Amino acid sequence: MAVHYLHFYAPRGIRVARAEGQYVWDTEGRRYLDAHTGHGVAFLGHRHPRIVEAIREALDTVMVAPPGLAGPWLEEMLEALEPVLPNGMEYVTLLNSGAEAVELALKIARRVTGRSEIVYFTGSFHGRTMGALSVTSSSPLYRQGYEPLVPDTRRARFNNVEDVERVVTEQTAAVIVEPIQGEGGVNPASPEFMQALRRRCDEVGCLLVVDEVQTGFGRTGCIWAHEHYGIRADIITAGKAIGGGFPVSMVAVPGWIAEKLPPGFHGSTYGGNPMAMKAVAAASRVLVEERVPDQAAEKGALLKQLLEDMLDGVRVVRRVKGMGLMLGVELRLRPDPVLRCLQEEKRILALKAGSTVVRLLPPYLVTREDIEAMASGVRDCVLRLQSSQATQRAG
Ligand SMILES: Cc1ncc(COP(=O)(O)O)c(C=O)c1O
Repeated sequence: MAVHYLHFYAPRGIRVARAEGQYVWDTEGRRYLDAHTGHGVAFLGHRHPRIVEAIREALDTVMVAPPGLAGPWLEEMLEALEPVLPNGMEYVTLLNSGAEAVELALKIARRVTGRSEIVYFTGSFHGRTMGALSVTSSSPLYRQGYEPLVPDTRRARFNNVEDVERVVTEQTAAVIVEPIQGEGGVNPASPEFMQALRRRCDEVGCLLVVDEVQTGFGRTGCIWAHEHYGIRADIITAGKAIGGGFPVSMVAVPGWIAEKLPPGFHGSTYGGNPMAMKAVAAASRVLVEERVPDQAAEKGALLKQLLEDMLDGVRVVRRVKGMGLMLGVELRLRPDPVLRCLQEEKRILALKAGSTVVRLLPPYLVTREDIEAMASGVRDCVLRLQSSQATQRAG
């Protein structure tokens, strides 16, 4: 009997042999500049030596230990996280994926407020498990065939302050928001919107869950993207980059919430395993010591500027958007031919967001040369798409 892999993502047509820093090599020996980073996971670069060493230390000593039997790796991680977490976020717990972190955040909100309703936004993406999917709306395809989902969720329009006032009420347990919507199309929240959310949550006594799974850990130029808006979160969900490539996610809460969550309230077999804790500790130290957010801010600003300059006046381009090293080029067409051209002709891996955006999620260690290659690669591939459209029309 032949066994097949059940693919949920269309294969990209290359087979990866190895990866290091900002590069990936395929089995034919071709090198690619990686602006995909496994949906943003390898933000600290592939196989960062300090993270590899930390995971190796765990492998050499203990691979399996539940959090109830924690060892020194727990204190090591907590200490490394201290300069990384926003003031007041004194408690963290680890899970294994972004969606699991979102599930826990929603459970905490219901438990702590005694209310059940969760408000989410158009264009949102919070994961594929049933709870996370119930607050996800970036594509109707994600939900198709799975309804009924978790009840008592209400959708409001992203970046619409009036909706915040109308939809968030005394019935609301939590509002969940991405400071920059990733899968939905690299859509930054406006400052007025984020501030209105904070204000309204305080007025009605509900929790503001900020989903930083894609935006967090320095990618947008601040450690946490909501810091750009000068607001406080009640619950932060994080994932992707926080383990430097190791699969792990995190939920952070302040003390007043933590004290309402007794042992047994939640659990996860793999959550908080020694390898994950060692990886998060090492990644946190790299983040701080290598000034990763500052580097993301500087390099992201350069990449954005080059993209804007090179795409200025190009008819099929609507705009360049995003912050730091989370950027999107919004087209008037589907971006798939641009992604194919980038991969096959320019040897650059990028990904799609929404239905019209070419998304670039490069690691913080890209060089000026890499940045120029990304900008000119996108320009060439977009121009190629534009001229093929013109030819088709003429034909
Ligand atoms: C903002 C956000 N939340 C949650 C998730 C889900 O994370 P995971 O795929 O690790 O479950 C993602 C994944 O892209 C995300 O971008």
